[in-house]
Amino acid sequence: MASVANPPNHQVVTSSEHFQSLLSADLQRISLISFWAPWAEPCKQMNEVVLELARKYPEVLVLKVEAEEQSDVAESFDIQAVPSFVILRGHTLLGRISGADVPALTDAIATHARPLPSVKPLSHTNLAPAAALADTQEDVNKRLRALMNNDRVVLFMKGVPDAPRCGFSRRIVALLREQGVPFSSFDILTDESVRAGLKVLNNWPTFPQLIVNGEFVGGLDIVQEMVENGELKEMLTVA
Ligand SMILES: N[C@@H](CCC(=O)N[C@@H](CS)C(=O)NCC(=O)O)C(=O)O
Ligand code: FES
Repeated sequence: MASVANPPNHQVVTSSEHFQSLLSADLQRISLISFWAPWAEPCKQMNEVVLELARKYPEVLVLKVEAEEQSDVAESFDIQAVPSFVILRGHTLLGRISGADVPALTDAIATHARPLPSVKPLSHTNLAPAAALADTQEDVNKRLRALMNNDRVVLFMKGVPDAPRCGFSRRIVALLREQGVPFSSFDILTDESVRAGLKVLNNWPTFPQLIVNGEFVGGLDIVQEMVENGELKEMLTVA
């Protein structure tokens, strides 16, 4: 049978070090990680689809991970079943697709592989866009403040409490639950303007972000410390 060579952006991961070095080579690059197993029938079809996507989007790094052989990599993404797909920009999770869902996978790749819009030079005669932009920022901040005041304790995290999409978010959820703190949450991976806006508004570059009574409290390390020295309990009983 004639075989067509795999495109260079389509690679098989051989160890977790290999995986990390491929991802770290370009932190702006979009990658599609395909978790599969040789015994799973649906993976055969999806392997073909993945190969097609690699050909169609040469700028996307397509990494095939045999889930049981590379269990460290699979576990770090909490892969429970094959086929499963993860889309990243650098190390940042953009999306997950479980199962042999061809439309969901092709749509997700089409969305994320879209080239970033080029920045248009501002014409000096045209002041309207700048004003419109300022308005938008104001609107975003209004919306962010509303979200932060949605409940007494609000956690901005990656994923949802029952399915966190990052270890830091997973740990803060566990802490709050251990402490018996009721909270609402917002998945920042679903809304890029919230993700970017909160970093600016709260002057804090990462997630999770914990908000109490509308005020930014801290990320995981700070909250962990406040649990240990009793400040979190105090804050929640006083307020
Ligand atoms: N030491 C931090 C850990 C959190 C962290 O490093 N988060 C990173 C990786 S999940 C982050 O949110 N990066 C920015 C982003 O993904 O937008 C804390 O105490 O919360
Ligand atoms: S998503 Fe990579 S460390 Fe959180």
